[in-house]
Parts: sequence; structure tokens; C-alpha cells
Amino acid sequence: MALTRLKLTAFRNLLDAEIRPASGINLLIGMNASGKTSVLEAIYLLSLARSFRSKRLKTLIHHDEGAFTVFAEFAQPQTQIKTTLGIQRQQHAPETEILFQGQKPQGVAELARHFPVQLINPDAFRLLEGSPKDRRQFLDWGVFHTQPLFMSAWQRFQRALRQRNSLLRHARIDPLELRLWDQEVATTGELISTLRAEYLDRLRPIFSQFLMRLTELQQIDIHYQRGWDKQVDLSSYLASALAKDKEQGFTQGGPQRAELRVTASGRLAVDVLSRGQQKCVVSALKLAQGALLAEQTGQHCTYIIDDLPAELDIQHRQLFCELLEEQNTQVFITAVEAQAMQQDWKHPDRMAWFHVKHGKIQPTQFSSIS
Ligand SMILES: Nc1ncnc2c1ncn2[C@@H]1O[C@H](COP(=O)(O)OP(=O)(O)OP(=O)(O)O)[C@@H](O)[C@H]1O
Repeated sequence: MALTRLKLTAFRNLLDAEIRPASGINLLIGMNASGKTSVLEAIYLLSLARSFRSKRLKTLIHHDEGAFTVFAEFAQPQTQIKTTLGIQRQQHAPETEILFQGQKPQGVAELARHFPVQLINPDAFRLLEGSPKDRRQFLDWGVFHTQPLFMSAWQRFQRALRQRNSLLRHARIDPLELRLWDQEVATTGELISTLRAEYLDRLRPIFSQFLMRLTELQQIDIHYQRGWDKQVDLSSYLASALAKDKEQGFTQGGPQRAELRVTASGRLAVDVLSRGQQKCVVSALKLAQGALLAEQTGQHCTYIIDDLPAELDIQHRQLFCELLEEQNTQVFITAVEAQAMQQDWKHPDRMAWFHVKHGKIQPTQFSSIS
């Protein structure tokens, strides 16, 4: 799905703003604090019903207003099928109101499937330097979008794990009940783990190709650690770890502890790569996810890229832009300087420039803001 219209009301400093983006590259240029990241934040909200900056959506409401609204229209480029999505958060309402095609969606998964978004921002480094959870989220984005079995396995696993953990904290444990939850954790956990490993096997070669185009870096590897002892299946592992799990009061091993180790010549990438090199690795990983999604499902994801020029020299910037354009998908890029984003774009006809100034957005030409 491509975003064809975005209307923002009282969303951060954007009191009343509207854009009709191009189906290809969209450049949002503006000074610091003009509202560029807020536009990306609104687009991200359309996919996940949450922000990448704040835990509480109420903080996104303009300081002088009582509610924000994000309204969007989408079109499927091949079929021209049109959809609408509206999200409103009121200061005093108990929850966020979401209307997808005029109706309450079944869950956030429905929004994510409808409009997959990949974010590359200064926090994207977290993929390398952050916690294992950040890397599991990255991996699961891809598995969720390409493996129909994943979602229900994940929900069943989470429920069974919660039940098992609660049981572990009881003074007396009913062995029959424990066996029941162990079985459910083991069956769904093994499936999740297999789906993740298979996904990563498909992602690796695509990632390497992107990385080769972006940098001269070699020997970047991604190792998958499934979260429990390599030698045994999950069922046997749970049985062998029971005494320790009881002592700790929670299940210590399983897919909830999986980890991705990204290494450069055998050392952790975050310890040895420069910031620019790290940005290239993270960008190649995210581009690979989008390309694999398109290859497997025919669906394109939308890239939102905050401050693209940051950390990249002109050569790497141009290579990155070239790759983005080749993906034939919708992209939103913010930058402070228009000059830094002036490339030899191959399809200027599919591009749109927007000037963001004091919370207002104007479609514009490169020449008028450079
Ligand atoms: N709830 C809110 N109500 C009104 N203004 C807000 C709210 N939250 C943030 N702002 C302000 O909105 C402005 C735009 O912030 P935003 O992060 O979108 O800017 P930006 O153009 O991405 O800037 P930079 O280039 O510095 O990253 C800032 O001045 C910020 O303080």
C-alpha cells in the first residue's frame, strides 16, 4: 500500500497539515524543530498504532489542544484498491480510537499487514548496540510479514509462557498443569524458532548483496542463537531446567531469549565498526527485509528515514539513495539541508519535495529551497 494523502490535526507542532505524497521518494526538508520527524512519527503510527519516540500517545497531542487526529488514504499501486485509516487520541479518553475502512480493526496486526513500515533513524543503531530484544523485534518483523504461521504461534507461546511463569511462582505446582503448559511452550516455541532460523537463512544473502553495494566491508556475519541449549529440543530443555526455573520464578531459556549476533571478522560489529559503517550495516539489514518481503509476498514496505545524511559521507549517501530508488517503493526522507539530498535521482518524475516550516508543510521544488 502506498500512502496517497496524510492529514494531521494538532499532531505535535503540526496544527493543521496535509500532504499528498508521491509513490516513490518523498523528501521533507526543513530547519531543526520545524516538524519533519513528527511527520514520520505520524506515518509510523499508521502501521503500528504507536510512536517511535514516546511511550504515551497523549504526548503527541499539540500542547494547546485536546486531541490529535491522523487521517490517511492509501492506494495499492497495481490494483488501485483504496483504503482509509483514521487515528485519534483525546486527552481525556481512556483509549486511542482507530478506524480502518470506517471500522474498528481487529488488532494492530491488521494495520501492520496493511501498511508495513521500516524505520531508519538515529536510534536504528540500537539494532547493533541495544538489547537482544531490539534484535528479536527486527527479526520478528520479517517473520511476521512473511510467515502466516508466526502470529498465532507467537500469541499461543506468549500465553503459555505467562501461565508457566505464574505456575513456577506457586509454592505447590500441579504436575499435570505444568506438563500441559510445558507442552504448549515447547511446541509453539520450536515452531517460532524454526520460522526465525528459516527467515534468517533467506535474509542473509540479500543482506550481503546490499552491504556489498553500500560499503567495502567484508566478513559481516549474522549468527542466530535460539535461546536455549543447542544440544536438546525445547521440551527436554524445559524439563532439565525446571529446578532452576522454580528457583528464579520464571522460564530462563526459550525463544523469548533468542539473540542475533552481528559480527565483523568475528568481533561484535558494535565494538569495531565506525558510526558510518554501523549505519550502512543497519540500512543494509532493513533494505534486505523490504526486498525479501517484496520477493515473498509481492508487498512493498514504506521506508521512513529520519535525517538520512547523518553519519554518512557523500559517497555512501549517494549509494544509499541509489539503492532506495531501486526498491521501487514509497520512501519518506527528512533532511535539514536540501543540498545534501540533491542526487542524480533516476526518476525525478516519481519524486516529491516538501518544505516543512514552523509546523506547516508546502509541496515545493528543490530549486526553491536550496
Ligand atoms: N505535543 C507537542 N505540542 C506542540 N509542539 C510539540 C509537541 N511535541 C513536540 N513539539 C515541538 O515540535 C517541534 C518539531 O519537532 P520535530 O522533532 O518534528 O522537529 P524536526 O523538524 O524533526 O527537528 P530536527 O531537525 O531538530 O530533528 C519541536 O519544536 C518540538 O519541541
